Amino acid sequence: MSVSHSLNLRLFAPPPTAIPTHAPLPPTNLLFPRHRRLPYLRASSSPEILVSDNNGVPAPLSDPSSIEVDAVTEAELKENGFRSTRRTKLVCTVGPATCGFEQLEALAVGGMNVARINMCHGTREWHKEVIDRVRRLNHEKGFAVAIMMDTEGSEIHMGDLGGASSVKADDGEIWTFSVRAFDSTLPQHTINVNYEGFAEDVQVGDELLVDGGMVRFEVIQKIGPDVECRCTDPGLLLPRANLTFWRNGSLVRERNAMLPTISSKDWLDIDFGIAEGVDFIAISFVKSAEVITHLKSYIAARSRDSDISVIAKIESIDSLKNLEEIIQAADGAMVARGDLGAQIPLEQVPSAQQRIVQLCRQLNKPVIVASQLLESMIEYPTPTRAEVADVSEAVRQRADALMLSGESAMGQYPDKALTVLRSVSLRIEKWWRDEKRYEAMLLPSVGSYFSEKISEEICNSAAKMANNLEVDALFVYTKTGYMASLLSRCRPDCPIFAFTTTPSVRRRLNLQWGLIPFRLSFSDDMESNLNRTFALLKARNLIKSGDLVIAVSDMLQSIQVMNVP
Ligand SMILES: Nc1ncnc2c1ncn2[C@@H]1O[C@H](COP(=O)(O)OP(=O)(O)OP(=O)(O)O)[C@@H](O)[C@H]1O
Ligand SMILES: CC(=O)C(=O)O
Ligand SMILES: [K+]
Ligand SMILES: [Mg+2]
Repeated sequence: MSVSHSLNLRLFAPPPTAIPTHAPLPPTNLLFPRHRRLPYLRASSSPEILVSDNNGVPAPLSDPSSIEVDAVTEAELKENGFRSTRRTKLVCTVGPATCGFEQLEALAVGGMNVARINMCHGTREWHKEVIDRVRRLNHEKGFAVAIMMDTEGSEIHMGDLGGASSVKADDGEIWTFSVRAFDSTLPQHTINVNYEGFAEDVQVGDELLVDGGMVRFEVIQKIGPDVECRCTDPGLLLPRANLTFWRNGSLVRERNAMLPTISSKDWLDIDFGIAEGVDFIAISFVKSAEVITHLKSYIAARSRDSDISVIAKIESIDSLKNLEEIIQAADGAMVARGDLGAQIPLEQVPSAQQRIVQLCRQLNKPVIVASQLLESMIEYPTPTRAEVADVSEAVRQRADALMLSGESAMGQYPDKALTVLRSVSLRIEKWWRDEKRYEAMLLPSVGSYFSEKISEEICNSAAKMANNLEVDALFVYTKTGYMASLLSRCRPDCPIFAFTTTPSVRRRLNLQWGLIPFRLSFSDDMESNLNRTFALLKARNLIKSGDLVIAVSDMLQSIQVMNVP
């Protein structure tokens, strides 16, 4: 059976009473009367349009009178007008410094779009409490903070330091790395290692790097399950820090390279994440696309709505080798620079970051730039100039999101670090818009179905029109979020108001560049959707008469340009 599509380009004249306060609309002879449809592109000979993901049946209007928007976004929209809202999204890792309800609320107020929990640390009970608090925050205070669960992965790491938050290793000190399980307290200068084959795999003379070189040791002796090492680069050891070992200047990848990407503990964590209904699951040390595909079908079989997005963490040599297939298979990616920098020379990390960010945009997948963005703010209230430059570069690359790790998990200034990310993002985005500095990026077609290709063309055109006409906002009505992501991919100059019927879609859209997600029940009748949206937004002072808006929808594939009546 063939599906018929045709597109309508509708130009709405402002109603006679409305006085446009914005840039003038096109000359009147280009305007078409309300309700008149202009056949714009016809994909088949069938007469009518409507590509609906709901079989043409209007969505149920559960609460027709309401519109849900983030309390902070609402305040920002009112304060600065919508052209200046922040486009870059912010992810905060939640740890001991930020797990309380008030602390989480402070992060949400500070602009946290996604809360990340790292299953390397803490117990499932601890993480469940964090999830419950974020839920309560969303419910009680109107936020739409999404939850991302990050798996531990099966790379080699140290144990938890017997409860200490950090331990100093000094130059020349002898430390023992052991696979033995120590029941009570750890003997002095002893580190537990999680990988059974560790003592067999390392050799005397190997270099042992903690967290990619934050601290270094040299292997001097192997005694049964114990490996004695001398500290050659002093520094702070953090609980469960990652370990890599190097021989003759290159990374040793022997048995650990055979470990599965998703360990048995990870599968249990994933079950926990599914049961808790997290919004994103980030997979550590992804090596190939298969693991992502496998996990996605696992989730689909277990979660009724299967609406958990899978984020591939790019942090290993293998993930760089198979980058395109991995990103293609995943719902998004993370440039996990911490471990990546332990696997490739540090000077190659910036170009890898740029490549991953660009590829994600081309393939229409959200991308997060993570690790050490503001590392010094774990201890100090102001960032270094170099850190600000690094954050600026990620914003300039137009990554979807920036992530705080230790800065928010265990640092002394989580709120200040978030403020720095927020203000740097706003400043660079504005500078970039004012100077029109962005280079045009060729966006290849990503859709597999004809209707998806139509959506792409609509979004590309709508974004271009929005820039050329300098409209105030793009509106997108989307049930699955797909159309919103296509608009976000174009990185238009104006913000994108994304209306969706489902709370979980709204939360997930919170990771994507430039999207302001609203939950709203709507029907397949665009005219009535628009009128209702205008009324609801005007009642909350979020838009005003005369604002110029371009609206697209994934039900009626059309582009409409209009002034708010
Ligand atoms: N739930 C937690 N409980 C205790 N400490 C935590 C928790 N989450 C994070 N941390 C602390 O914050 C630091 C930075 O967090 P982050 O999530 O970046 O982890 P990581 O151990 O560096 O590993 P990964 O490569 O998985 O990101 C950790 O090293 C740890 O000390
Ligand atoms: C975030 C993470 O896993 C890393 O940077 O290694
Ligand atoms: K992790
Ligand atoms: Mg990592």
